[in-house]
Amino acid sequence: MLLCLQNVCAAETVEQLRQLAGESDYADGRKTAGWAAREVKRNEQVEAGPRIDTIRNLVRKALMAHPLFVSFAQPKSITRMLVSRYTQGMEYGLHVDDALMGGRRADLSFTLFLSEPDSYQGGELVMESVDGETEIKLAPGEVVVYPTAALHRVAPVTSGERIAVVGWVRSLVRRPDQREILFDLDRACRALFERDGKTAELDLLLKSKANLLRQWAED
Ligand SMILES: O=C(O)CCC(=O)C(=O)O
Ligand SMILES: [Fe+2]
Repeated sequence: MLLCLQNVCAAETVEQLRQLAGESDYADGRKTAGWAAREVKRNEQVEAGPRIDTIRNLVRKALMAHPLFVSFAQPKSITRMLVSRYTQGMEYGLHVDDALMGGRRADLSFTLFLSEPDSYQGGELVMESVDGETEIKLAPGEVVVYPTAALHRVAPVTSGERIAVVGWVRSLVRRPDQREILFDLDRACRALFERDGKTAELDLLLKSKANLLRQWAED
């Protein structure tokens, strides 16, 4: 299951992120890819330094303050974040992300789009599944969160420039099916609260959700 999130960053934050990314120095993205992904990775990434530290802090803060992200991902930590740039002719062919990053399990991957979608051609994030391909290209400040277990690629950019922040989340809940149950219950509880207020039935559902999280969370 993948989730697209709107309004993760306020317009001023998007502007600040774009400015920081624009002023940064970039290096060949192959440095951070595993041995197989390196074969198909053609992009550039921001080098270590104060700018990327600021970018990471801004994005971490925005994501952790987004109720839908927290409910969907049950994040324990954001294990890695990179800023990547694709200019004309660049792409990231089909690959799977590393299961462990810095010794921490990666459960979910995300992309925060920073470039206006019509300012570049191509550059869709393409998810592969048994049902076929899903193409994702979002507006600046929007985020897609998807299972790190999935094969995916970034389609070739044929003109313009695509800048994005990509990152990985270690979840408190390892199993995607369990995360999905918690996410569904959370959304149902919130909708019931909106409709009927804090009823006895809502309390029972909230109790079950909390007890399932207690069973499944690895803190
Ligand atoms: O830029 C994206 O949307 C995803 C990039 C990616 O797959 C990666 O960096 O591993
Ligand atoms: Fe990837």
